[in-house]
Amino acid sequence: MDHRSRRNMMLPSTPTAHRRVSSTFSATSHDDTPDVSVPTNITVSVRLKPSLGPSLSTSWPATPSTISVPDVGVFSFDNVFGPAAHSRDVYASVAKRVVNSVVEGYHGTIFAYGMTGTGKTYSMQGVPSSPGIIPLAVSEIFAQVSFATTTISVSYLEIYNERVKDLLNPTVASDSLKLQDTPDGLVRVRNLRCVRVATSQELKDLISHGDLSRRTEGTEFNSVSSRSHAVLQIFLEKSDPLTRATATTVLSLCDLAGSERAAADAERRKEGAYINRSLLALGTIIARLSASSAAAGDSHEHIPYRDSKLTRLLQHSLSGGALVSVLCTIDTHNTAKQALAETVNTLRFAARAKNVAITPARAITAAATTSAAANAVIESLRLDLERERAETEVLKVEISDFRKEAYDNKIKEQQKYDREKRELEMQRDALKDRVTHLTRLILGGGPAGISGEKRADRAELDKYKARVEELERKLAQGPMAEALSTSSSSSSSSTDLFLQQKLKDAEAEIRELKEYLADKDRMINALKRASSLTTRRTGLKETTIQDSEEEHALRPLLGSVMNINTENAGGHGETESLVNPKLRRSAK
Ligand SMILES: Nc1ncnc2c1ncn2[C@@H]1O[C@H](COP(=O)(O)OP(=O)(O)OP(=O)(O)O)[C@@H](O)[C@H]1O
Repeated sequence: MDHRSRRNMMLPSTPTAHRRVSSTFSATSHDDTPDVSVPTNITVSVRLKPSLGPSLSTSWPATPSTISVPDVGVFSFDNVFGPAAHSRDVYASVAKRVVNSVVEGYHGTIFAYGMTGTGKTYSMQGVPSSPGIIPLAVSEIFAQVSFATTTISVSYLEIYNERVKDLLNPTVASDSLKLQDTPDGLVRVRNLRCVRVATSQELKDLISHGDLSRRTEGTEFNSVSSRSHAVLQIFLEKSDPLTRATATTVLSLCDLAGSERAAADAERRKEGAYINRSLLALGTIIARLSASSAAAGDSHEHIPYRDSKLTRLLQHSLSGGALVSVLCTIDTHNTAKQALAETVNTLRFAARAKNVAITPARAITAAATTSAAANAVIESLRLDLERERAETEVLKVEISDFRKEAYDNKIKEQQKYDREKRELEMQRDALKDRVTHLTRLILGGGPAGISGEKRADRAELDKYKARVEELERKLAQGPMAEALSTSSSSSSSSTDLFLQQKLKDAEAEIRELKEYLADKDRMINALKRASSLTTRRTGLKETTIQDSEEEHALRPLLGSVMNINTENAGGHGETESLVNPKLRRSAK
């Protein structure tokens, strides 16, 4: 059973002939997402207070959308809740759509209007066993918003005797709390404390804390009558993850002070005067807006929002900036003449409010622009991606060309190196042949008449030595050195492995040549020493060799070598042992 059928069962069902008061009433959609393209009436609901004790009943017949007042007429509303209606059902019909719209990006305002003691605070706040619109809205908001993109903050004020009091910061001077327009078209209170909250419980605790500062007094109809208008505002600041733009929507929940005609107490009379003044201003504005809507909208008509702080604060909502839902509470059990008149006044106010047509604009256009912005960002990212893909292709080709060029260069270097190596090997072989030849000459010629040849041989040996050194230098600085550096930087490629192998071969070759040169040095030194020994042993006159010291050393060389070889018939004399084994092999 839905809440409407349940309400129906609880309402008196005495059908009578009625005069429809709200003739321009149009059914309001209960979809959660409002259609902003067409004007929508303010949602108006009436809640009948149950009898809390033995009392007379006015027996005003009611249906889920009408209430009939004898001799007055039938009032038609979006919802009429019978005395047994549950607060959750009231919330579902009165508040849920507005709350959802605030989450969706609209401003929303819900206010309770009615005579004192008729159940405004009960409907807005409820009791622990039956929470009212405010706690249910808080839970709904926290269940729906995405905390990745939304922050929630709250302010809570009351307007008492036309002065604003900050219920979350009660000590702040009322004079400093001024109403002012904001660039986004809202009216906000300067210096009002606005507290950021992270959980629904945190927000509910703040409200409870603020309620302690609310002005209540005992009145004829309510022992704890709220003598002020209480306005709780919940701000949802949404940030767009793509554009990082922020926009704020606000849900205003107003528990208005109770209207009453007269009070015996002077203080109550003064309060009542202020309350009535602001409610009168609200009623006047509603009447003007209603008439304006009936006349298809006269935007030039002056609407006196500034006549009271309440209407000034609600200006943005009442002028079409928010989805508005009004809950009017009545007590049909209060049969006092004055109370009945007040109840009819409440119904008339509600009927006028029902006629007000508004076209709330989405406060957060970001939701709409977000998709456009998102599309633009996506398109730009797509183009970037395409550009980068094209650049990557170019780079791939360049890298491939570079690799090919590097490979070609390596091959060329390798070929050059191979050529030089071959040349070097040929020179080395020639040098070996030449050294072998010289050695043979030195070992096989007689002492006389060969000094000139030996000098030439020695000079030739020196020349070869210089040439080999030069080749060594070239090998160390040339292609091999380059090959060394390139191979170490990319040792993984097969080309590099090949070059490394070649490099190793070249290094081995150089080592061999160095050893060979060292042998040459050792051999020459040995020959020098042998020559000096022979000179001492044969007693040859030094005058026969008068040229250079070199000549002096070479002249006895042959004799000494011959002597040594003669003495060591096995051919293992000092000179022989100092000759490079390779050389020895080639000499054989
Ligand atoms: N629907 C209801 N069901 C049960 N009790 C109710 C209902 N409506 C009101 N009451 C009770 O009636 C009393 C007065 O209600 P409430 O304080 O909400 O009136 P009010 O309209 O806010 O009055 P005021 O304008 O003087 O502050 C409270 O004790 C409240 O619990």
